[in-house]
Amino acid sequence: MIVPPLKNIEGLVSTEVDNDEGSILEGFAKSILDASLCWRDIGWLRSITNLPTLIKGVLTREDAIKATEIGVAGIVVSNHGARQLDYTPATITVLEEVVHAVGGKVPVFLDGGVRRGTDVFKALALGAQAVLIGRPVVYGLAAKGEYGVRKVIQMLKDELELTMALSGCPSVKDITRSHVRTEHEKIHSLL
Ligand SMILES: Cc1cc2nc3c(=O)[nH]c(=O)nc-3n(C[C@H](O)[C@H](O)[C@H](O)COP(=O)(O)O)c2cc1C
Repeated sequence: MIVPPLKNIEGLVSTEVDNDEGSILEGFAKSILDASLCWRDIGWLRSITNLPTLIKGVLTREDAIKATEIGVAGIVVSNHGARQLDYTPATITVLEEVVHAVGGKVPVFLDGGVRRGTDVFKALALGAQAVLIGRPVVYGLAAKGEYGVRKVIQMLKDELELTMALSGCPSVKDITRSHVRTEHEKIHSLL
């Protein structure tokens, strides 16, 4: 079997196949992921802390409803950076479905693919309370340390403010659903 080289784990985990039970990488994944985790465990987690419990990785209406019923303090619409499963939907495309399902009971956040201030604007317009950022700050850190991280955050802030100004929104509260049009709406308008 030819295993494609995986640059992001090069030197850390071998992808070589050493026996009939699969690759070393598969064994590593099994060792760090607990397949027995289930919705009940969120109740246990809530019972051992007074901190608010957010659930991350929600991509569907059904999971959003379940999470709200279980009593989480907030939901993060996330596909974990789409680094594991290529065909997960882009988070921005399912955000509104989750926001509608939650119906304002708890705040909804979004991460995944936020690269520009316009991305932040779109997420807020579609109902996110805030966005979370992964790789851009890591890239900033790798390039220029603390300064690089500050620069990335400042760039996103400046771009968001410019987008707000160009859209006639003096404050974040003024960003509404009518400020954006989704691909679905664009296609619909052509029919
Ligand atoms: C190197 C790396 C490791 C990550 N590890 C985890 C993880 O262990 N658990 C998790 O829920 N998400 C993990 N993520 C996903 C991030 O928490 C976050 O959801 C994602 O990076 C956001 O997307 P963005 O990088 O496009 O901003 C990881 C992301 C990166 C880049």
